[in-house]
Amino acid sequence: MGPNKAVVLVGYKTVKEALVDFAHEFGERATRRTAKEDQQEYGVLFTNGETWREMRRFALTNLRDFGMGKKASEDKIIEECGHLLQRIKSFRVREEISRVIGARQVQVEDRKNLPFTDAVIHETQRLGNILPLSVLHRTSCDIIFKGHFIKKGTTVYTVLASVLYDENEWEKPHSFYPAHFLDQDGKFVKRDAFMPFSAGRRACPGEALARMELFIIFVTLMQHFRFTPPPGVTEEELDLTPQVGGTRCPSPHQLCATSLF
Ligand code: HEM
Repeated sequence: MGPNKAVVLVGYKTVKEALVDFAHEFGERATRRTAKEDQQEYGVLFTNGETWREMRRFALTNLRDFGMGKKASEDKIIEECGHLLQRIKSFRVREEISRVIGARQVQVEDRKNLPFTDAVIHETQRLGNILPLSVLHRTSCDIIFKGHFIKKGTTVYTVLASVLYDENEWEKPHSFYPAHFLDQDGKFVKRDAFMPFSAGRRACPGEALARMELFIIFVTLMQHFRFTPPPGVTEEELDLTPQVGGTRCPSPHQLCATSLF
């Protein structure tokens, strides 16, 4: 990339091997700063060494409360539910939600009884692929990986898009197919190649909070609204081509949210 050498890791097996089996070697964040400047920088995302270790420990300790469904944070998230819109084939989701929880306020514990809804959320995140290149890593020492010598300090791209769409891992990698996360009895199944939060040493510490928000906000919206294209537009005509930069998100578009109550 420009004047610097970079290594690009592609596919579930390779990305996982690097991030999990060689967690230390591939575990530094690529920055444009020197090691000394790194130490003076704050935060978690773009630091390394002792500063990063300390900030990450602090972040995880504080975020743990969110992920475990602590009442205060759950209630705050519930309060903010009115803002997000999603377009999916929603009939089966609404049927499951109304059968299992009806009109009462959804709780985190309801997730295990809503396998189809959970599968739809996972599939949306898989296909949505919002951080296709993750955040850049850097090797912390010289290493030999899969027979290749990689020098200390080399920038490493872990291409999460290639994991989330890996043709060896997913039955229909490029389609919206919630059955990726369901067994034959309709029970939810975890998939190893579901890696939108990355893995290993630098994996996203906000995962539990993000997953709780997605679940509560999505279920609440599905309970209260039916989403359709605006009048005169068919579903096929809605342009949902994502805008791609460092992140990948839907282009602005209009939807109708019709209140169900
Ligand atoms: C759907 C939502 C989210 C997705 C898909 C996501 C994904 C990611 C990914 C792919 C990384 C890079 C991991 C790596 O370098 O290997 C990351 C890092 C990070 N994320 Fe998230 N994230 C999400 C939400 C959040 C939230 C809600 C928070 C905080 C509350 C958060 C905090 C962070 C931090 C601090 C890092 C840097 C960790 C480090 O360098 O040690 N993220 N995230």
